[in-house]
Amino acid sequence: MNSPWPQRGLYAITPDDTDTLRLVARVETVLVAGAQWLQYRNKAANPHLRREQALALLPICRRHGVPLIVNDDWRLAAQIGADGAHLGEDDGELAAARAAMGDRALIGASCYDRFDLARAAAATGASYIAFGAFFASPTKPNARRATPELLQQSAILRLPRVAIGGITPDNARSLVAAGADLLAVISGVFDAPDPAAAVRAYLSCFDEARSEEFPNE
Ligand SMILES: Cc1ncc(COP(=O)(O)OP(=O)(O)O)c(N)n1
Ligand SMILES: Cc1ncsc1CCOP(=O)(O)O
Ligand SMILES: [Mg+2]
Repeated sequence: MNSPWPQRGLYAITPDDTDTLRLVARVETVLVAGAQWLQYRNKAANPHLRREQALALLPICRRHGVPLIVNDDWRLAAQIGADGAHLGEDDGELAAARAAMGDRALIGASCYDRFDLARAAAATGASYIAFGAFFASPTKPNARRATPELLQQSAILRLPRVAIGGITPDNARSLVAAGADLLAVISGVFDAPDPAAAVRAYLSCFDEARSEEFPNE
């Protein structure tokens, strides 16, 4: 199905900030700067705060035309009318999420370092497949590690490929060159001294990759 959302760019993921007003302000900065997708992820929040924060982020995402994807909890995503959910191996069945959220929902699947998981997710109706961590992640230091070849290999699945884990503006180009459509980033954006400048730096990696592909444009 054709998606109304951009299929390439920066997929910003929120940090564990328990101050809702501050989180909203930080996200606003990042969306104004041009991030294309937002995932609400907060491992430090209880269910009540998660609902409050996801609800607070929804109107900002709407205003910027950015999809809001809720991490881990497709039921919360469905309850608040978010645009999608991101599911890892411990986050329930993708098929159940798809059945409950409908065809238009953006439902992403963590595939870590495994092509077989990506193939299964594609067959079950995932909207995108996510691989990583590609580099040492300050947010999730023990995350499994993947290699860029997996991005190349999974082109055959014809779904947007998301790369995550320790991605900086300096190391992102290798992932875009290997086929990453979206760069999923937490600390490189939200812990940067100037988050708006960091967003622009990530986006420039796509421009450069495109001008290498099409040098005369
Ligand atoms: C875009 C994206 N990719 C991978 C993940 C990781 O999901 P998961 O393995 O469930 O780990 P947690 O994020 O829940 O710690 C993600 N959230 N987003
Ligand atoms: C959720 C997740 N899954 C693999 S690495 C990671 C964290 C990504 O955060 P950062 O961009 O700070 O490395
Ligand atoms: Mg998860």
